[in-house]
Amino acid sequence: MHVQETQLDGVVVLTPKRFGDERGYFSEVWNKKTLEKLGIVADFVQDNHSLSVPVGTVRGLHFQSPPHAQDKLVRCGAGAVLDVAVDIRKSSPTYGRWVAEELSAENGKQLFVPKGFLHGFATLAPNSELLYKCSDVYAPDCDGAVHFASPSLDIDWQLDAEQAILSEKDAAAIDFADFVSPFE
Ligand SMILES: Cc1cn([C@H]2C[C@H](O)[C@@H](COP(=O)(O)OP(=O)(O)O[C@H]3O[C@@H](C)C(=O)[C@@H](O)[C@H]3O)O2)c(=O)[nH]c1=O
Repeated sequence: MHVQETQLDGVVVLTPKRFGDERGYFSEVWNKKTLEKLGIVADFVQDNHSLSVPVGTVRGLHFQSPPHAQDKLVRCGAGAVLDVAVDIRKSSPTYGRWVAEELSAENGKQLFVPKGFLHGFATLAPNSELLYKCSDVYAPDCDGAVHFASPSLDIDWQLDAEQAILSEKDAAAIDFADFVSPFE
């Protein structure tokens, strides 16, 4: 397992080892004990899988509020995405800052996004599939979204924001400047 810290405390890029042979490869994509040895303790209870057909699809920026906040372990099973985490811990010295990492089926990278962060991604290839583990179940009453192109976040999504393909919910999401974080 290759481990790369990011500029945001708690957000980590993980690259599990792949054992290649003439058939292809084998890889442990999640092993609770391996992560715990790295100090990543998360009690995953739900696995999600989304397919985004067009390039330039953006999903996010999303979070669930306490008591249903979620740690997420995100990877790309097909295609490629730019995966983004934004720090929304009010007491954090990096509040409002973001990190982005390209996750692809080819590079096998994963992003661990803890509670207290917004999460979203933009697809860089057609038919991109995102697979992620969550540490709490879906709780629609706690579900929230911030607009991905909020000017104060100034995230480089590597796309023309006006052409992004969004859900109605994400298109109507509030600007980060008007967002009150539920995370201390
Ligand atoms: C997130 C979620 C959605 N749904 C339903 C609600 C809705 O009818 C449909 C589509 O939901 P959404 O449009 O919110 O899906 P999507 O925009 O893909 O939402 C996801 O985005 C990424 C960035 C995340 O980080 C996830 O946690 C999640 O918020 O699926 C569930 O049943 N369970 C879930 O866990």
